[in-house]
Amino acid sequence: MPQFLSTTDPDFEARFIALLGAKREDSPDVDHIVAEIIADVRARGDQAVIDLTSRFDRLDLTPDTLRFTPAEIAAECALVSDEDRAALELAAARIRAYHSRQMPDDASWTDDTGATLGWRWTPVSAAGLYVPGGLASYPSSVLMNAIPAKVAGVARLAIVVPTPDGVTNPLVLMAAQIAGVDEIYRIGGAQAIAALAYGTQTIPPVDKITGPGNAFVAAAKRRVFGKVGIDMIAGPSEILVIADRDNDPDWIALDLLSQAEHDESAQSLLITDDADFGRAVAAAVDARLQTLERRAIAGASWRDFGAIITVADMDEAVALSDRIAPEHLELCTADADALAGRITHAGAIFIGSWTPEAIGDYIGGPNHVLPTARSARFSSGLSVMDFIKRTTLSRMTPGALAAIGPSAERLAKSESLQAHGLSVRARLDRLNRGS
Ligand SMILES: NC(=O)c1ccc[n+]([C@@H]2O[C@H](COP(=O)([O-])OP(=O)(O)OC[C@H]3O[C@@H](n4cnc5c(N)ncnc54)[C@H](O)[C@@H]3O)[C@@H](O)[C@H]2O)c1
Ligand SMILES: N[C@H](CO)Cc1c[nH]c[nH+]1
Ligand SMILES: [Zn+2]
Repeated sequence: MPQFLSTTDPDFEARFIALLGAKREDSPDVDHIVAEIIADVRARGDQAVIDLTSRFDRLDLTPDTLRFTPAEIAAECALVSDEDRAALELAAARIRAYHSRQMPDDASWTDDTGATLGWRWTPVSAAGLYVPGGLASYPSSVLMNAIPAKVAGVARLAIVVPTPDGVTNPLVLMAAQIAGVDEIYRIGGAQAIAALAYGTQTIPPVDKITGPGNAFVAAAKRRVFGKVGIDMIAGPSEILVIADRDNDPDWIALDLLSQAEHDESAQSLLITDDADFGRAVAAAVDARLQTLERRAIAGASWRDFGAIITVADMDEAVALSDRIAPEHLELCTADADALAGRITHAGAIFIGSWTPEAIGDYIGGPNHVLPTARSARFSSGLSVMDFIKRTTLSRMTPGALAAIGPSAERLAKSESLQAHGLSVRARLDRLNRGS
């Protein structure tokens, strides 16, 4: 059973705060292990990666077999059914179309002093994408990470994916092909992150690393940040559904379970203005849990972190939603469009009862790599912006320098930075001499 809360409960505020702060991640002390792995890869390169892959993934590699060959990729892709391939291609086309619209424009203008100012955007040269191995090896996440990079214009895109016992997920390789990935390495964990960040004899370093992974991967991304850019440290999935009574409880139950089945630490919340509807959804979740393949995971998530909150009206729902700042927010209410306009903090909003969150995970178009753990208050999901950077441009004329240079000189003096001031003064003096 999930928790049942009502804003009329005398202890509501305390229980709501406890719900927001529920510790949903096991954080074993992995940092010292990861520090040693990174140091080993920096010192020994390929051989460290090979030794660690043998130890953790039970796979014996050589420098020549770290990377999938084109023939190996083709053989794996041949195992993918036409139907799966078509679904991946449709998803890729929609994700590409959506992200193409995110590319920002360069800008340039001349102000009233005659100074020309502006900026331009350029892609990172090389990016690395971590794809988790095993059960959590999602082809959809390959598309969601790789396509924005390619739309941004990243010239070299490498994937690392562990293949425990040599087992590969053909759909991951197919997704990588469709997305235009350039290199695929059969390595994982902290050693793969270190190889991407620092490079080895056979793996050239990248500039930016994105993608989810387990605690070792997350700790390694934190440690290499600064040497390379990283996207974010993704936490367990979350969904908040705001629904009124005019919904099918079974639909809402399945939407809640769709994120609960990701992880025992996932969090699924329902806010409704009708307590009876909330109870009907809880019953529907229980019924669905009987037959769900991942019922052990989904059941644990729903029991430990799920909640149904009854509010007096949708004004209260909006206020609570913004305090939760959910990764995914589904709005299944009479005027869902108007409600969406009132939400300030959410990673992704799904508007209306015909928009299950699962559409966004696969095929809608927007990215499914989204801020978790309330970080939607200050951050956004993965986009082309993660793979480009902005360079500012300035061009002075003699007139512009004469107009604004003296103030720069004055500010330099106030900071006791003499050469700064003199570099402006030398030019102003030339102007004053008229030669
Ligand atoms: N948020 C998302 O969108 C999303 C999507 C997919 C997966 N995930 C997450 O990715 C993770 C996948 O985890 P996984 O473990 O299956 O795959 P993984 O690829 O993240 O990790 C596997 C690697 O971990 C390393 N490792 C394992 N045990 C180790 C140890 N004792 N010491 C040092 N290194 C060790 C090994 O190198 C191994 O190759 C899960 O936490 C899942 O929640 C998140
Ligand atoms: N919902 C996950 C992110 O929170 C992404 C995902 C991948 N596959 C299915 N879902
Ligand atoms: Zn999902």
